[in-house]
Amino acid sequence: MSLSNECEIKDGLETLVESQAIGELANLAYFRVAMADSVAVEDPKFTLQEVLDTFKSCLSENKEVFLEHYVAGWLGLVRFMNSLGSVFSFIAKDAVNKIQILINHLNGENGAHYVTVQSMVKYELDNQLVDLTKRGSFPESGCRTLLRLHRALRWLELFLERLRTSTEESKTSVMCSEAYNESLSQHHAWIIRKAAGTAFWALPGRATFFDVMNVGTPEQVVAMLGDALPLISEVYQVTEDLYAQNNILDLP
Ligand SMILES: CCCCCCCCCCCCC/C=C/[C@@H](O)[C@H](COP(=O)(O)O)NC(=O)CCCCCCCCCCCCCCC
Repeated sequence: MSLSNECEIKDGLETLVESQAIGELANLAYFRVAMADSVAVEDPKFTLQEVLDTFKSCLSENKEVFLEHYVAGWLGLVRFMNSLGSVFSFIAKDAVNKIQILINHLNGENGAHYVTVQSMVKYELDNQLVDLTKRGSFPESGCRTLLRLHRALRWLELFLERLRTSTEESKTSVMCSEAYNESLSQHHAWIIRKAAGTAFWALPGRATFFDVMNVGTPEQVVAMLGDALPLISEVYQVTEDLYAQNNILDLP
C-alpha cells in the first residue's frame, strides 16, 4: 500500500516530535500501514523481533533498499528505544525528525523517485539536490538525511552483535558505548558524544533489556539476534557500497 494517501502521517509525526511521545506511533496511520505485514502495532505482544524482521523486507530481489520499509524499521526501533525511558528522548527526537524528512520525500510530488535508496540517490544527484561539500541549499536532502540513519544502523549492528555474544555479567552500557565509539561517535561533536555517553549509563541491565525485547528466554533472544543481524548487515552494506560508489559518504 502506498504512503501517499496517508495524510495523517505528517501531522502525526509533527505531534510526535513536539510531544516526544513515541508511544503514539502506534496510532499513526503510516505506522499501521507500513508495518502491516510485520508488526501488529496494537497487539500487546509487540516484540523487537518483529521490528528487526522489517529489515528483511527492505531488500528487493536485485538488492535495492525500499525506503518505505527502511523508514518503518527505524520507527519500530525508535519506539523500542522510547520504551527504555525518557533519558533517550533527545536521541529519539533527532531520529524522528530524520524519519519525518524521509517520509515527506516519499509523500511529496517527487515521491516516485524515492521508492528505493538507489533511485533516491540517482534522482537527487542527477538534479543537483544535494549539498556535497558544505551545508547550504539542501539541508533536508534525502541523501544526507538517510546517511545519518545509515551511520546509526552501523552502531545498531555492532551493539546487537555484542548483545548476542554477551554473558550474564556483561553491561549494556559498556556494550552500547563501545559500539558507539567504534561507529557513530566519529561523526558527532563533543557535546553530543558527552550527552550520548551520559544517556548510556541509564540503560537497563542485560536481563531487563532482554525482557523489554519481549522475545522469550535469553537463549531465544540470542537466536533471534543471530537471525536478524545478517539482514541488518546486508542492508547496511548495500547502502554503504552505494554511497561509496557515488562518493557521498561524507555529506555535510
Ligand atoms: C538503546 C540505546 C539507544 C542508544 C542510541 C545510540 C545512538 C546514540 C546517538 C546519539 C544521537 C544524539 C542526537 C543528535 C544527533 C545529531 O547531532 C546527529 C547528526 O545529525 P545532523 O547532521 O542533522 O546534525 N544525528 C545522528 O547521528 C542520527 C542519530 C540517530 C540515532 C538513532 C538511534 C536509534 C536507536 C534505536 C535503538 C534501538 C535499540 C535496539 C536494541 C536492541
